[in-house]
Amino acid sequence: MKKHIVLLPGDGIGPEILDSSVAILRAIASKFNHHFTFETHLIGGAAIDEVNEPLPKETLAAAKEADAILLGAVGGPKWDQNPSDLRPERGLLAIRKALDLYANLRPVKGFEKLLHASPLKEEIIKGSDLLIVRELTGGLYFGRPSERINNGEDVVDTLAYSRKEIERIVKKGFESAQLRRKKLTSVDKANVLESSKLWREVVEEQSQNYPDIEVEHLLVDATAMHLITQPNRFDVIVTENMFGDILSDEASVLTGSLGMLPSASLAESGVGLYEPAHGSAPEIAGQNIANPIAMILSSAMMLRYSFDLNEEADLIDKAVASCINRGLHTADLQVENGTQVSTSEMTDAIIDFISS
Ligand SMILES: NC(=O)C1=CN([C@@H]2O[C@H](COP(=O)(O)OP(=O)(O)OC[C@H]3O[C@@H](n4cnc5c(N)ncnc54)[C@H](O)[C@@H]3O)[C@@H](O)[C@H]2O)C=CC1
Ligand SMILES: CC(C)CC(=O)C(=O)O
Ligand SMILES: [Mg+2]
Repeated sequence: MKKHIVLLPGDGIGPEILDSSVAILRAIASKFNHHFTFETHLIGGAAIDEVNEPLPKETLAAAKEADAILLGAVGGPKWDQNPSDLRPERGLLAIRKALDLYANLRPVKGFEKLLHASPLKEEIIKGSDLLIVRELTGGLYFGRPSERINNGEDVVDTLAYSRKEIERIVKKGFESAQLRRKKLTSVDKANVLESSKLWREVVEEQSQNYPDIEVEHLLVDATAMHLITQPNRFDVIVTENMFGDILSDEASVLTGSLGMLPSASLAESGVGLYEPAHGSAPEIAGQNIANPIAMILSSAMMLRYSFDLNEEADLIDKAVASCINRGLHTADLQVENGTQVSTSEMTDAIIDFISS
């Protein structure tokens, strides 16, 4: 199979972990006789430094032509004082919007070997396996106005959703639950927010079409508590953009590290973008110590969702599991009797499994 993949390394640890993913994909291509081509483009702070915009037109044009996109991460203190249209994060939001990547799927599944790497008790997190379906192109991060007002003394951000935007992500939530354990938790703040009231209405309406799915509504504050006290009550969580952003970082604690959480950002039709759930971790960039697994598992999601290469994706998942079960771990994880390895050593170990 021939596929063309656009690479957007971005900032901080983005380039290092993306290099790992490309090495893994080259091993997969060689084993299964696929032809993957890669084309690298600028995004985020790297793009600001080079061409003074966080999402250059050339990047967007190449992304639109690609069969899939892999993105590292953007941002860092270097650009923290920039005006808001020259922030690296703007590039990420802009590409999500431009490609209509409305559905961000963030699976959260721990490994037995890493049960003690989490600060949470083993009996709480054992067996947890959930999927966060996060709306990605609406809500607070995109609402207008979003600005300082009254000579900079006051401020406004806007949380806006159309019924259509809510309907399509809720549908994705139901469809995802059908493929899993058939339980959907819709998370909102319907005791306060108008947007959440409409959200709840839409979930109730659509539940009529999915009689096999058990539906529950939870408020986001209580969800934050349940996630780390009773994670096994969750199968699929569907929620709006900011709630999903926050809850997914929290859920990463179940796996031991934010560096373990992959994601797929999908459109209704058109190219998909695959990125770790974490950010650019600038304080560990360039040291060959970042955990590449979130990025590597994101590339497995790419093979599965964009190319329908399930056997190949399964092999990456298996290779990662094998390395973790052997006790290999990067510095972000503490593993009893484990072996701490660098980013590149972890990558090489995963490749060895794939190639064997
Ligand atoms: N998708 C993206 O590109 C995102 C970008 N950001 C940006 O990243 C920058 C840093 O933000 P933070 O709040 O520090 O979030 P972060 O996710 O970069 O880091 C949070 C913590 O997790 C650790 N961490 C994250 N990924 C890791 C990995 N693969 N291996 C080992 N440790 C890892 C970091 O070292 C840090 O201690 C900011 O500029 C922020 O805006 C934040 C979140 C998402
Ligand atoms: C620019 C941010 C919204 C990125 C982020 O934190 C995320 O997508 O998880
Ligand atoms: Mg986030």
